[in-house]
Amino acid sequence: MAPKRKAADVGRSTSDSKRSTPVPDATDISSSDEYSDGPEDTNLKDVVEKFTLETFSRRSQAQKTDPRFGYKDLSSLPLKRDHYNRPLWIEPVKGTIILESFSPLAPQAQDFLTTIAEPLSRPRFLHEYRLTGHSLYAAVSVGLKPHDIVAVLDRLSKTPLPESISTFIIEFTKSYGKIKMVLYHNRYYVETAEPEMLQMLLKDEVIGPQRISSEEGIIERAAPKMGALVIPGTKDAAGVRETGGQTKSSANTRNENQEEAQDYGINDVGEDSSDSLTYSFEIPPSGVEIVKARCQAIGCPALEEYDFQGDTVNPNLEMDLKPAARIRPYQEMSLSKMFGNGRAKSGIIVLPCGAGKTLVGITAAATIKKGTIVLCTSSMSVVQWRNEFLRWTTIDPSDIAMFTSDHKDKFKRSTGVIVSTYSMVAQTRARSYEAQKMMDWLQSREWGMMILDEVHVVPASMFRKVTSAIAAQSKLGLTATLLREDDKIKDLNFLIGPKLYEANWMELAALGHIAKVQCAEVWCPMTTEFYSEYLRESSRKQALLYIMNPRKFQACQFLIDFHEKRGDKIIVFSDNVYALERYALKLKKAYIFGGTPQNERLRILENFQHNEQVNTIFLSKIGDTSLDLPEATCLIQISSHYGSRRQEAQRLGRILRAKRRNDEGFNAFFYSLVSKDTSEMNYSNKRQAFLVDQGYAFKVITHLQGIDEYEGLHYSTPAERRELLQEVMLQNESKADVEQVTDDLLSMRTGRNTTKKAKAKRSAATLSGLAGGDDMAYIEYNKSRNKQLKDKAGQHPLFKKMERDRQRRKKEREAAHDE
Ligand SMILES: Nc1ncnc2c1ncn2[C@@H]1O[C@H](COP(=O)(O)OP(=O)(O)OP(=O)(O)O)[C@@H](O)[C@H]1O
Repeated sequence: MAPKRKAADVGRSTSDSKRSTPVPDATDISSSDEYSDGPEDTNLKDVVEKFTLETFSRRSQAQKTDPRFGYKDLSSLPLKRDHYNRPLWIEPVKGTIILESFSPLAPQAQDFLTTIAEPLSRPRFLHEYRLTGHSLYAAVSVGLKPHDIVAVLDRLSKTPLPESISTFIIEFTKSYGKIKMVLYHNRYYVETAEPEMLQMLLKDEVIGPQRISSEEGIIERAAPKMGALVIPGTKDAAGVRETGGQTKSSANTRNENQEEAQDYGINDVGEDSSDSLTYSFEIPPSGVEIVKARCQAIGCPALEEYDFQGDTVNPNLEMDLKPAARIRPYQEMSLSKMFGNGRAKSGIIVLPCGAGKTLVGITAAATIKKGTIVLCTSSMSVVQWRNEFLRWTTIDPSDIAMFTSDHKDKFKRSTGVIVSTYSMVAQTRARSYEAQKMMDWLQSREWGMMILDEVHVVPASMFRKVTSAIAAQSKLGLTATLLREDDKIKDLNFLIGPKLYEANWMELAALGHIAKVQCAEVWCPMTTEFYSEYLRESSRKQALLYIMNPRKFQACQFLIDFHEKRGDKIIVFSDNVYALERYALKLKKAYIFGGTPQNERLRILENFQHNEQVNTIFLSKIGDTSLDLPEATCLIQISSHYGSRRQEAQRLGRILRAKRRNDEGFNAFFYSLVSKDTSEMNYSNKRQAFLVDQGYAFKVITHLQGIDEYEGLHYSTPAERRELLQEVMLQNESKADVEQVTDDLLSMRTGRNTTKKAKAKRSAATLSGLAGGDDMAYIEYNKSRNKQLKDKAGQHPLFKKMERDRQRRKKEREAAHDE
């Protein structure tokens, strides 16, 4: 066994030996990253010159690449003698790292890689990561030192670490962490520990003028000391170590490989020590975004860190996790990234649907123990968040308040938790007197933390309003899919902070925290008559034809029957309301879409959960998010929002919570029905990309076993199919549009808004929208069809049963009254 050496030592000697070598340009690694945009003309030019695109191109040309295939000849990289023991391949040009996930060192290497690099794809045997400016920013902000990162990578790599990579890491991170944005007594300061950096900032043409000239001038403060930190809910309630961004977590009891990991120095990554003095100058709240944007553009992002343990100004909140609450290892891991050096860093935590993001947010609040504001996407989520706070923590109910159109409470004591929606806080239209009073109150206070739920759906402009309206010391974004088809995800990095942690879906499924899912794409051939029309029609009408393809309908009918007989509870998703209604009515199933009144929605969902006779429901895209139905074990998708990877992942998320997930041999099922040889197939590929990267394998089913013998299949005669075709051809093109809704499935906007007949409104889709990049601001349209369902499907067992129950209750009441 090799002698144990500290990685930190190795790192130091590596860097010393390289100090004399000229600094190569490192931007080839980060060319796709926003930090590499570089400055135009700035006093800080020298600091970042090496990150310009020009130098990147020069360097790229020097690499051996085959322009025809994008193939790179890396055969010149020599293998280390014991390469088979080392799990990493590191590609020198783009900074891509391939991890052999079957290596005994893989668990430790994986922890390390998630800290320093962005996971790109994690299927079963090989995981792919990439070093980017963001990822290194995140690594440095949890306290890792660049030389240690280089040393550990070198130890794990099968080939000597390419010089371009080590130089990139060291040079790129040099400027990181040097500038901090600090909120002190409700005033903003730009802070640094280096006088030279301070001079550069003051001389900068954008940052300099933002300084508020005051008597205070440049303020010198003693740098905050890092105190011992306890994350509640952990095994020993000790949380992360006192200081430092270690890659090991007490959560990961991977002792069997620990010794080997030690040999490779993975667990010895060094820690940051705090500087003794800091220098800062004040800027106005309006200058915060300008300064942050400038810092980012010049390659020195301003970190937001909150020294909550040293905050004596804001009152402490009496709140802890209940003694029985235990957070799971991956939840602890994600929080250790946030509190890595004893302070709270702003950033985003990415966990799959149903993996417990709410508890992560609550534990973060219970760690900081200061005033907390939680922002959610709907009023229903507001109520859920409040309930979860009460369920998991010891908070006094009077210390947690809600701010929605229905609730405008304040907490009674000096500090507390307030839960609201993005739209309540970001609203610019005239507010009611009460709402304005609440807003003034929210704005007059300094908050310890702002928790931003479902950050992927909220438009950047809304974040901007929210973050500028409320003064919060730290921000925590939560999401399952840090993914948008438009380019807006970059804004989140900038407005909230870097991605701090992203969980591995497959690992969580293997541990039983989320359900294992079998994914399949079912290819449904078009019938001859539908296909000949398809070839003749415009693209909108084509969409209607491939959704209403009778073979797809038959596949849906067959799968519903098959899974109902297996005892599954099935959700069928259709973005297209016309198809949703046609399928549901024909199959005599209940359905919910944007125009369904709230009481009907609840009744149908309740029946789905508790009524053995209601095993299938049809949902439009309003059910994509915020739907907690742990009974559901099978999903069938008949029409979807073009190429949206996010929607695919969100939908899959509906069955990840399956109650039965830990039953022996249990599997949930996710079917996507696509009409063969139509444009739907291209969209389908794009939609699956994110899930494939998470390790899900989509099986292609070209023929459903047993469907030919299935009795009672609809549209089995040419006459029936022709009739359906005629009906489809008579429809207006707009029937092919996807539904646009303003609320989610369990929106609290009952009665007034949802029961009144909303006017039909269909809007032309934008390109980014077609690709799934639309924001959460949907438009609800169409009159209530629930009533129609009730009329048309008078025979539906659900409604029959509901009617029977109603009659029975009425009789019971009358009988009681007579007595
Ligand atoms: N550490 C834990 N111990 C026990 N139960 C937990 C833990 N963490 C989460 N849960 C439970 O897991 C379920 C899912 O949690 P939660 O609703 O927070 O998921 P989510 O990640 O927000 O999902 P979605 O993205 O779908 O909203 C909840 O019932 C929650 O109580």
